[in-house]
Amino acid sequence: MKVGIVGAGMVGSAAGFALVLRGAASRVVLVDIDPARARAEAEDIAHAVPFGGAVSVMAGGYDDLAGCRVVILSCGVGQKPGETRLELLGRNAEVFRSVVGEVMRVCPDAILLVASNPVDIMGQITARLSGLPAARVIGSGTILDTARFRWLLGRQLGIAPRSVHAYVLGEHGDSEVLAWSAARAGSVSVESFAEQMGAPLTSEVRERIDTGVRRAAYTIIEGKGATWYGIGAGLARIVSAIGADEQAVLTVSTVSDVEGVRDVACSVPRVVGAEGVTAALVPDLSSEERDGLRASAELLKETVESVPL
Ligand SMILES: NC(=O)C1=CN([C@@H]2O[C@H](COP(=O)(O)OP(=O)(O)OC[C@H]3O[C@@H](n4cnc5c(N)ncnc54)[C@H](O)[C@@H]3O)[C@@H](O)[C@H]2O)C=CC1
Ligand SMILES: CC(=O)C(=O)O
Repeated sequence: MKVGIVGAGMVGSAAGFALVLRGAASRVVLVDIDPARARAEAEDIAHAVPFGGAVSVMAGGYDDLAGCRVVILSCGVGQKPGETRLELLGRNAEVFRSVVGEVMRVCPDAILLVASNPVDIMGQITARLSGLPAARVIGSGTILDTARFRWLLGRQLGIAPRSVHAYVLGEHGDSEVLAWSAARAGSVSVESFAEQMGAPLTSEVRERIDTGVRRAAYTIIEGKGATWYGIGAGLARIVSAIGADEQAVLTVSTVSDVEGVRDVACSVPRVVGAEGVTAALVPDLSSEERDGLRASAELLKETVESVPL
């Protein structure tokens, strides 16, 4: 499967690297407004090929994206220390106004996988600019926040994060909702498992995990300027689900109705396969979590409506 990446910065190149290690693509093409950067990243990533899958990696222009099944959009700017994701909107919307048309010109049949922040709104803008059906414009949404939640829960409970089934819903951003009431360790609720292990999930523990998930980007950006490994792996996971037509359940963002809010892009667990996103599953939530999800969806809806095309 041929995969394009527009924006060969930290996130785009980490995604390319993860695609190579997973063997999730047969060809990867990196495009950037700075072609020297794209060439350098492509060459560096290509040097991992002997240790990964049989993937051809190259830099190119938009015309080289022809035939891509998936195009990752990771172009634009990232947060500076202390900046919120929503504050990037004006600058990244401007970038997408020029990029999406170029991508659609050469690969109108591709699935567009949006990573640039604020990712939910950028996804909805991409859907509008491309005219593609909602199923084929996927924002990485809370796939990263969900990974952070599973990792922190796994560490707290002493089990592998892969055996933790827990989701972060709503905005990939400050209003996101950790769905504690639906979180499972194997087949058992995390509360029950923690009690069985003699280390109950006290309000202090929950608070620490909530902060660890919600503030992760801020603390990492404070320390090293940006985040890229987690999202790179998450993007490659979504591409794998598309390439293998997995029907995998992943927290990604597409335009749909969520908690009574019409046509809003935000994350709930969704089914991802070769056709993109084909269904959504809203977990059983407490009334507080449900209210939080609705508030998050309303915030995104209000924000996206303020963006001129
Ligand atoms: N969805 C998620 O979970 C995450 C999203 N992000 C977001 O991903 C985006 C990229 O972050 P980084 O890679 O760290 O930034 P970066 O600055 O390292 O890379 C951005 C790249 O986009 C390129 N670019 C800018 N304008 C362009 C245009 N018009 N056409 C083509 N390329 C263009 C730049 O030359 C640069 O190479 C940011 O918006 C960031 O906030 C970052 C981490 C996680
Ligand atoms: C930067 C960002 O969105 C994250 O690491 O969550």
